Amino acid sequence: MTAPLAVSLGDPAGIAPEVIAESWVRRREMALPPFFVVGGAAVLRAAAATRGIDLPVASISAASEAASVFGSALPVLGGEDCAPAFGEPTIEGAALALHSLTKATALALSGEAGGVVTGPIAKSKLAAVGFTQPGQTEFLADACGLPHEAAVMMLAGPSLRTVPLTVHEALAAVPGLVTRDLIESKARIVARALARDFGLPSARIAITGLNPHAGEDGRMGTEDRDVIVPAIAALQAEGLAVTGPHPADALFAAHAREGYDVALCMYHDQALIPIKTLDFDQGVNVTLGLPIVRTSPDHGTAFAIAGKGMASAGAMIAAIRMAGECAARRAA
Ligand SMILES: NC(=O)c1ccc[n+]([C@@H]2O[C@H](COP(=O)([O-])OP(=O)(O)OC[C@H]3O[C@@H](n4cnc5c(N)ncnc54)[C@H](O)[C@@H]3O)[C@@H](O)[C@H]2O)c1
Ligand SMILES: N[C@H](C(=O)O)[C@H](O)COP(=O)(O)O
Repeated sequence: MTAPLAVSLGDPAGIAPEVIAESWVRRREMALPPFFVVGGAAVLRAAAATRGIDLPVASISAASEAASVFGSALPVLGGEDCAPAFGEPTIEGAALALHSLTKATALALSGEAGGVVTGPIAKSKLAAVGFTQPGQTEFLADACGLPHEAAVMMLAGPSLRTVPLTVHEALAAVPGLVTRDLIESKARIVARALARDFGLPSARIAITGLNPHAGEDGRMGTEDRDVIVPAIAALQAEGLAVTGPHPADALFAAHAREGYDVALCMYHDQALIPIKTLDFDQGVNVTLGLPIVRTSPDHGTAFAIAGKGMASAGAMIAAIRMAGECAARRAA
């Protein structure tokens, strides 16, 4: 039996607390593994109330206490909290979010938690309280003592899996960042992680081109021919099931998706638009290549709908379930 999952609260002014609360309410129906939240008991209760849920919360002082109370109450570790203010992010709330993320990650690293499921944060708001990374993926890389490139973002849903090669980068910077080294190292991490965490020992990786029509033999850009093609040849020579470069526009059609297990895309929106279009309510952001399991719902803080009973808990439920499955595979 794996240790309970640590869930970080996310920005308390966003939708994370309400979708966490609803995930706990639906724990049996959705067969979710035991989890606990770090901090924010009052916020969670208030968020649940906005959805008509009278949430029982059990205060715990160690992760090991979570499983025994999980059946009857949502376990919350630690007394850190803030005044509920849905839709109105505050410095106090950002500090709570950062504490929750930091502690949940530490518990996963120590093995007291089976993995970490992160609630969404607004990076710009957390920057004001000392969050220096571009995103939570890079925060986790730092916490694990790894270079940022070693923590690989994958978005996974029922319809497809995608990995952005470059992530939170300005579009103008992307062509210069698409290198053979980066493609080869990320593809290797993806192949290893899909085997270890997803039970896919020979994952088929489709690599996109950067330019329209994957460059059309150099007539519409040269990166596809000069950088991506040699990287693919090198990976194939190592025995990886890699194909491409595929023109990205047609790669996400239903018939094309049958031909691969994961698409390695050149930039953020090339990877995230298809999955958020097809699987928004069940999309999971999972970090590959870490010594710990980390997942997150694919959506953000959605401040505009927080506390209005409109947010779907589907992606949070999928993130908790996927973290449990990955942790169980690692423990087997
Ligand atoms: N994992 C994360 O921490 C994460 C992920 C994405 C975005 N963000 C952050 O969130 C903030 C807002 O980003 P954004 O507006 O681009 O994305 P968003 O996902 O917060 O919102 C996009 C749209 O989807 C809707 N939406 C989001 N989640 C929903 C849900 N569960 N149910 C129903 N509707 C939902 C929103 O109302 C909005 O219309 C930004 O600061 C961004 O950095 C964080
Ligand atoms: N790029 C992600 C998305 O749009 O869903 C997101 O910003 C989350 O990234 P982190 O998990 O690194 O915070």
